[in-house]
Amino acid sequence: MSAFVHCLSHTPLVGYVDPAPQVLAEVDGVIDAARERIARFDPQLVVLFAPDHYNGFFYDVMPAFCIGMAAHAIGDFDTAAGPLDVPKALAESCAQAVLDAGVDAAVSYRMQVDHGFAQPLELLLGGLQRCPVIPVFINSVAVPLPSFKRARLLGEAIGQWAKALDKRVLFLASGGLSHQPPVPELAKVDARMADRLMGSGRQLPADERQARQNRVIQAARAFVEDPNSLHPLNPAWDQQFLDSLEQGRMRDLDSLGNDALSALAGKSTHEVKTWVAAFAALSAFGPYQTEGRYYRPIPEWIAGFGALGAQPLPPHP
Ligand SMILES: O=C(O)CCc1cccc(O)c1O
Ligand SMILES: [Fe+2]
Repeated sequence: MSAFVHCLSHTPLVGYVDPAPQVLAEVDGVIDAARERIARFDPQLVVLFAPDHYNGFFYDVMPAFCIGMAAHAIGDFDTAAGPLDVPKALAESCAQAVLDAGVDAAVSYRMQVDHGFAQPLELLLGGLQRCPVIPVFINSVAVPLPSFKRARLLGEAIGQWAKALDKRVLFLASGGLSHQPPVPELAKVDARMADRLMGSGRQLPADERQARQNRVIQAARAFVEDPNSLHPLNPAWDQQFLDSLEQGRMRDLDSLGNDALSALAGKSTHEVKTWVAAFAALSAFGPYQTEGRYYRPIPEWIAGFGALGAQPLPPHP
């Protein structure tokens, strides 16, 4: 049993609306270094905490948390498409352990995921099928949302389960930090879009898929010109959040309500609950040291873009 964590923002705008070449090179360097550390750790199992953006989870039945027993990525924005390599029996044992610990996560035997899951697998492992992965969905956009505390307890339960395995386990988290891309909201859309959000958008017609992507791309271009065209990024909050994880203070976030977080940092910032879950999972292995901290607000990607890795401290002699 050993563990390793890497948390990374995602954005499907890579290659569509890119920052200056030196910023791009800086981010590439951060990702290369993380990939190398992960390769050295040589994980035997990945637990990937990630959100969805109405591509796999809809308001017909919207779980707060869902653990995948099998999963496939749809390949939105030209991210990787196809099945993930989910070890079914292990995923079933993980789900049972989470329920036994008092966290009522849903399960899916046909989980559909988007760039939120695909991008970190591509960037950090080299593809969807490089390592067995248990996908863990955390609802981060479809209100009502789970709290920081429940995300932390989900992570702790998975960490306790993973600690009992005789495996090198990598916890990944995908999303955040402060940002608010134009994701539709049930309370604000017309009947046709509401129908899409309730599940008739599961296999989106090609023209609608294209229109949806274009809307995000146009929003990114506008955001570069005018930081108030969307909810502004909040670098101060993002840095504080990274401090909390570095210092093992995940509990401090329990008192931050969802509406308060949306007001501070934007409605998609809830994706950071994946980071809280990953660090909470690692904390089950004891004290840890962080590495590879990175942060930069990148309006081209509509993202307070960050990375943070960690591994358990070596035991005292
Ligand atoms: O596909 C969508 O609707 C949203 C895309 C999107 C854009 C910027 C940052 C993100 O984290 C993100 O997910
Ligand atoms: Fe996202």
